[in-house]
Amino acid sequence: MATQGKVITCKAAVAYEPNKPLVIEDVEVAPPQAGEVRVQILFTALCHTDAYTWSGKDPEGLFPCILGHEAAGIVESVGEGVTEVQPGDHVIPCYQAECKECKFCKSGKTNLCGKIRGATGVGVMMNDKKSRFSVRGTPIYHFMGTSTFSQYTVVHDVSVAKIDPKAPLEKVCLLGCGVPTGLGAVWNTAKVEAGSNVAIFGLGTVGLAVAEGAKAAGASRIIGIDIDNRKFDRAKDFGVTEFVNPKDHEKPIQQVLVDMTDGGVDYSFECIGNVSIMRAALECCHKGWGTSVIVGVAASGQEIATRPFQLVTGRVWKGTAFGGFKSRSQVPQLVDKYMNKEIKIDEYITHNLTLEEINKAFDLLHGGDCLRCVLEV
Ligand SMILES: NC(=O)c1ccc[n+]([C@@H]2O[C@H](COP(=O)([O-])OP(=O)(O)OC[C@H]3O[C@@H](n4cnc5c(N)ncnc54)[C@H](O)[C@@H]3O)[C@@H](O)[C@H]2O)c1
Ligand SMILES: N[C@@H](CCC(=O)N[C@@H](CSCO)C(=O)NCC(=O)O)C(=O)O
Ligand SMILES: [Zn+2]
Ligand SMILES: [Zn+2]
Repeated sequence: MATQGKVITCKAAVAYEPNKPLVIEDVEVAPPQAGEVRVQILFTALCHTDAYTWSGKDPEGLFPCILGHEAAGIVESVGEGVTEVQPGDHVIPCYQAECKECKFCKSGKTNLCGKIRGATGVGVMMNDKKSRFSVRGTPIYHFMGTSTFSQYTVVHDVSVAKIDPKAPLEKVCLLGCGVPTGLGAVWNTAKVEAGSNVAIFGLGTVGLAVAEGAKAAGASRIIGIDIDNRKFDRAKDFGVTEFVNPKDHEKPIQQVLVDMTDGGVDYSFECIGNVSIMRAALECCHKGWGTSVIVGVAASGQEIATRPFQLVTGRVWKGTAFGGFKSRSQVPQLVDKYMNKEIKIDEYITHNLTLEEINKAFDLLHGGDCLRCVLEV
């Protein structure tokens, strides 16, 4: 390919400072080094975690950076030693890597991978601890090892999932984060059984994907909790059977749910990122076995609390990253499930814009009407 081994100058949205509009810049993207892959990003969606880091509340947030972690594209070139993908392959960049060799990957107990996490947490590539992005000579940090708000990005080879080339990239980009997170929270982390009662706090993309996963698992009651009544109609299509707005009740929401379910739900999921709701989600679980899964990302400095008695009496508190899916092995399987119409994606896409319109897309994300906005890059 004509660009192989050369610096590519392309458009990218740069976050220079927290909460300041992103700037579309001509960014220089260096060629991939050993163990790296340069990807042409064709479509990227926005996730609330991008907004969270942009807000300045992420302790790992570094500026200037290129955000974005829910995308799909085509491999442009690969660095030395890369064997599992080649130019032309269709891929989804994965913020959660899978090296298959580190002690996390080998444990069989987690989808977290330790190989490159140290580098991605500080916005650089592992090989030389430097960034592959620059603007007029100034380095721009990577984000989550993906940085998909760019026409080209460089990722570690352990962070790309090769997918079916027939899959529509403008849809399957969503399999980079929110949808797998919700489905996997149910299937892999909680392991919800048929007949269970489930409570979902927060009916955004992640909460709706939890509902979809719970319905597929055969849950009998799926109770959606949100402070925005507009969320309910849509939530029914994803499997939510009952809706509760905490604003309609004087009692604490955990008590409302305990009363509704003869002592508490079997499983609850916090899909907001609010530590008081995380407490409520735990405390609405049934004594003896109720399990609560934290999915939402809370701001720097926030801590969770409950009476230890809640755990002594059998409730279980868990968390999930990327729904417990092993990225490189399982994202291609999720793509196949979508192609076989076993999971939804289209229904989560409420808006389509272009990379140039990214600031408008962030406004939409905060507006309450938007689930996922897909940008054509
Ligand atoms: N753990 C992971 O791997 C992972 C992956 C993706 C996203 N996330 C996190 O999951 C969370 C949800 O993401 P999303 O994209 O669905 O967000 P979202 O903003 O679309 O959805 C949140 C929902 O919560 C509702 N809400 C807000 N405050 C509430 C309250 N006090 N009580 C009840 N409902 C309330 C909102 O009305 C909204 O419908 C975010 O914190 C995001 O960062 C985590
Ligand atoms: N940097 C943040 C942590 C943010 C966080 O928890 N990220 C989730 C994914 S959110 C995707 O939208 C995650 O998977 N974390 C595991 C990991 O990052 O390895 C902070 O420090 O608060
Ligand atoms: Zn995300
Ligand atoms: Zn690993």
